[in-house]
Amino acid sequence: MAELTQNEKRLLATLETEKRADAGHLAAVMDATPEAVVQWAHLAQDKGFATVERIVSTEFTLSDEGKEYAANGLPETQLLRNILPGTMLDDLKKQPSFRIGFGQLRKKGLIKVEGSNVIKTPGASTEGDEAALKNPSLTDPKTKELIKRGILQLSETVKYLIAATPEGLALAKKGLDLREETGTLTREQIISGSWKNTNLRRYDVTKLPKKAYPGKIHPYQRIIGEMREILLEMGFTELYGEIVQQSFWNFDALFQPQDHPAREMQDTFYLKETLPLPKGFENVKAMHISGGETSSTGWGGVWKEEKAEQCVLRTHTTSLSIQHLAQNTRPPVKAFAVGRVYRRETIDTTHLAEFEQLEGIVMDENVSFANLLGTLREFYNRMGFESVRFKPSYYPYTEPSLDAEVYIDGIGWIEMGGAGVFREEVTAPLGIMYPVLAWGLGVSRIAMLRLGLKDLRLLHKSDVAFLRETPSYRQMKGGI
Ligand SMILES: N[C@@H](Cc1ccccc1)C(=O)O
Repeated sequence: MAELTQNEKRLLATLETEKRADAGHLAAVMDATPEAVVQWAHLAQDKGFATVERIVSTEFTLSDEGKEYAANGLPETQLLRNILPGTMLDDLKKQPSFRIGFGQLRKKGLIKVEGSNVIKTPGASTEGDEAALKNPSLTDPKTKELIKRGILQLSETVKYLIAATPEGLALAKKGLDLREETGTLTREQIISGSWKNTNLRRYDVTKLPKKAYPGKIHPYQRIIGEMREILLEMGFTELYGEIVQQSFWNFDALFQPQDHPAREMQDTFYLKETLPLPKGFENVKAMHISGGETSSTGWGGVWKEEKAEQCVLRTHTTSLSIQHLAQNTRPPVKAFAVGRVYRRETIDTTHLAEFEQLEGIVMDENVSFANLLGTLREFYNRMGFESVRFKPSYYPYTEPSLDAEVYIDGIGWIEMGGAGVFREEVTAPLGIMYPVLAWGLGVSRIAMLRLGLKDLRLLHKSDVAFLRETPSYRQMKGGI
């Protein structure tokens, strides 16, 4: 038998004398609110000791307009009184009831207009409508019409009738312990033994405990961790690098012309600092001006060392890939980096001025464009995106270039990042003789899709509800 709480016991004891009663009345007797009484009654009902009846009664009231019509008749009734044989439309228009009444009479088919005369149809009467106004009924179409016209209003009142079941009454008759329950015993009560006379609150083992929110890894960090794990499993090594980069590595070494719009102040965060150019920068310079030793013609024009020396907050993690290649010109190279990048963006639900990229490169004797597509597909598949497709794109440092897209049910194809094979203009100045596959993917996109977020900013807010309700890694794998 389920335990009764103190309040449920009090309710049963009250019902023993009050019999079947309204929650409002019981509330007054028990010095409680009707809402609380209804709640206790429902709990007692679940345990089989009480019954709760919900009684909805409807009541019709007259609006201000309705009150006037109840006294003087509906506008159509008032107007109808004025229609006598030979009544002209123009006379009728002078009546105050004309505005509403005329339309109603026509709608009900009680009058006809013939030339400038208005004629009552035989037996025309509004008695039914007047009756509905005086004695409305829920099933009467005329009443419904008056409600629609705002003349009558319908209000509902809900009452709860509460009674004890025979089991509940039997329990109440046997006598219920109505003493205040004791939840905590004091030292004195224990020593003196007076605890024996207290009404100890029982444990309710059927009650769910308060939800606990244990500490866990931030959902965004968890997803980044998953990506890193996948790439490590695929045989990549991880790269790390500075956030502040020289323009030389962020742009020039990637064959991005010095007048490229992405290099402008409005797109990139520049710092006051400069750094001396690395050894061998002349090769990059020559490539920009004339194509160096290769068959390329370069970009032509001038190439300024001062521009290449300027420091920026890296605009992409490709600046790390290219430095890694410069230091590792022999195959094989298979590396990735996850890092924050910075661009002057207007912040909104899908754009931030600082965001994360997942960068990767593969350099080896025989790697091809097909390997690039295969690697990206494999990565997205392992991240849980089943459908992946590629479309041609453009980056100054790759040829061919592509953008990868994944398909999300209910959304469609979503662009996830860029990739390509590094151009000779990028690899030759570093002395690299083999193809380099490269990509830079959006990380927060993946997180947004995986977590079902509509606003990217949530990833960076300490929104406790979001953090609590987002399942942990273990919960995602089916644990608790
Ligand atoms: N750096 C590019 C992505 C990319 C990386 C490597 C090769 C091609 C494209 C971007 O930020 O969008």
